[in-house]
Amino acid sequence: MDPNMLFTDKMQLLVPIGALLVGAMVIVPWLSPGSASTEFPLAGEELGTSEKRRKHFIRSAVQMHADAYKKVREVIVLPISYVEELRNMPDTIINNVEALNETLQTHYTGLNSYNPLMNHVIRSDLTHNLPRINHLLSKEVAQTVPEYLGKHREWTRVNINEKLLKMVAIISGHVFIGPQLNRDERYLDASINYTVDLFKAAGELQKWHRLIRPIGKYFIPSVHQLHEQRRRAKEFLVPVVQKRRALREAGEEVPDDMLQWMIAKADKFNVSDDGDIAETQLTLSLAAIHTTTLTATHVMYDLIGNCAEVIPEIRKEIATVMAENDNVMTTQALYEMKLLDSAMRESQRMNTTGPTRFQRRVKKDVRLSDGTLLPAGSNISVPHTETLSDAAIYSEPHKFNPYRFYDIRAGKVEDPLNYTNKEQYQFISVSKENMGFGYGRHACPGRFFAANEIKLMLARILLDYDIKMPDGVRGRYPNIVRVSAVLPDPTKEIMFNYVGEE
Ligand code: HEM
Repeated sequence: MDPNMLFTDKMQLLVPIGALLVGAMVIVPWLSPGSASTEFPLAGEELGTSEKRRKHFIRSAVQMHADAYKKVREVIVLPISYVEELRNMPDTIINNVEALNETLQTHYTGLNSYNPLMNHVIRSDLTHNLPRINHLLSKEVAQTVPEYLGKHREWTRVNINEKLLKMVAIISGHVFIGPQLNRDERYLDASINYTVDLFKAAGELQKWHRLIRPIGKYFIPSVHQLHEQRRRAKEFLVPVVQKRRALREAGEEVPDDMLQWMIAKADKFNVSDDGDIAETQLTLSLAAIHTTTLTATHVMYDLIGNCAEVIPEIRKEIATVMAENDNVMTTQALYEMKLLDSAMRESQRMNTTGPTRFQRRVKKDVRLSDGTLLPAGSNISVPHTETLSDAAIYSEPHKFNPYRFYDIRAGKVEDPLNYTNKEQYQFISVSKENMGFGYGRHACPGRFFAANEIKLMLARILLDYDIKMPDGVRGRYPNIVRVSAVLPDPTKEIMFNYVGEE
C-alpha cells in the first residue's frame, strides 16, 4: 500500500486503527514477545503487565535501571563478572546487531545496522592510517576551530555543543568524504540530521506497541521525515560515489578517504549497489558524529565547570608536548598529552550515556560456568553507570578528578584494579570495568579516530582560547535525560576569549 495514500486518507483509517489499538491493548498484556523465561527476578514486576513495564521504561528508564540494577526479565542485567565469558562468543550466539535493531526500530526506520564493510574499513583503513593522515586532520582542525569559535579578543558567549557538532562533522568529513565536500551543506545536513531524525523516529515508534507499529509508522511524521532525509542524502551521495568509481575504473588518481577505501573494498563485501555505499556513509556519520560531539561537549563542560583551576596545567602540557614535537600534533604528540587524556576519560566516566552497556540478544541458550542459564531469545546487558561510580573501584567516585587516570598511569597512585598494564587507563582502553566504548568483539572500532579528533580539537581550543563559565553560573551544567540516554545540555553557553596568533 502506498504510504502517502495512508496519510491523505488518514480519517478513513481511524476507525479500523482505533479497533486495532483497543484489541492490542487487551491482548498485549498477556503476550511478551522477545522475552524468555529465566531464573532472574523481574524489575517493575509490581507494575503488573509487560505493557505497563514497557511504558514505564520509556518514561523512566534511567531510574528503572538504577532501582533494578541486577534484575529484569525483558533485559537481563548481568553482573560485569560474566562479561569475560561472553565477550568473545560469536554473533550466532550473542548478537549485538539484533539488540540494536530493537532500539533503532530498524524494521521501520530502514537502517541497515549490519554493515561489515564499514566496520572493516574503520578497523583496517581508518585506524591504521591515522598516523599518516593526522597532519591533514590537524590542519583541518586549525582552520575549522576559529571558523566556528571566532577570533574575538574579548569574552564572547558560545553555544559550544552546536559549534562542536559542525566542527566534528567537518573535521570527520575531511576523512570520510574528502576536503572538497566536507563543507558542502548537503553533506553537513546528511551527516548531522540523519542521526537526529533516526533517533526521533525510533523513539516515536517505541511509544506504539510492537503489534501496531506496522500501521503506526504511517502516522508518525518523524518516520516520514527520516525517509525523506535518507532520500535527499542519497540524491547527493550516489552521484559522488559514481564519480569516484569512474575515476577508479579509468585508472586515474583517486582521493585518499573513507569513501574511496569503501569503494575499493566493496566487492570483497558483496556491496555492488552505489546506493548501498551512499547509505554506508550515512551509517558512518550516525556512528561517529554525535557520539564524538557529545563526548567533547561533556569534556568542555567538565573542564570549566569542574576543574577550571587545572586548565592552565593542561594547556602547559599541550604547549610542552607541541614544542617537543616540532609543533606538529602527531599521533605520538597526542599520546603524550596524558593529563588531557586523563581528563577526557574522567569526563566519560562521570557522564555515561546510559545506565547499561553490552546490549546483546542471546540467540542460543548459554549456560555460564556457574550454571546460570541465559535463555535463547533473551536480551542481556551489564551495568555501566553503576560500575563507573563504584566506590570499591574509584575513590571519591562522585568527585571529578582530572588527574585520576594520569596518576595511576604515572604510578603515583595505586591501581585499584591491579591491571598488569597501566596503559589500560588511556581514554581509548576498554575493559569490563569501563565500557565507555563498549567491550569485546564489538567494542567501538572508531574510538581511536574519535580520541584523536577530540584531542586535536581540545588541544587547539585550549591553546588559542581562554574559556570560562558565564558570570554568575556556578558549577558544571547538569546533564539532561531523554528516555534512557543521558546527554549534555545542548542549549548551554560558555565564554571564549581568543588569545592565539593573529
Ligand atoms: C567518543 C565517540 C564515540 C563513542 C563514545 C562511541 C561508543 C561506542 C559504543 C559504546 C559502541 C558499542 C560497543 C559495544 O556494544 O560493545 C560503539 C560501536 C561502534 N562504533 Fe563507536 N563511539 C564513538 C565514536 C565512533 C566513531 C568516530 C566511529 C567511526 C569512525 C564509530 C564507529 C562505531 C561502529 C562501527 C560500532 C559498531 C561496532 C561493531 O558492531 O562491531 N564510533 N561505539
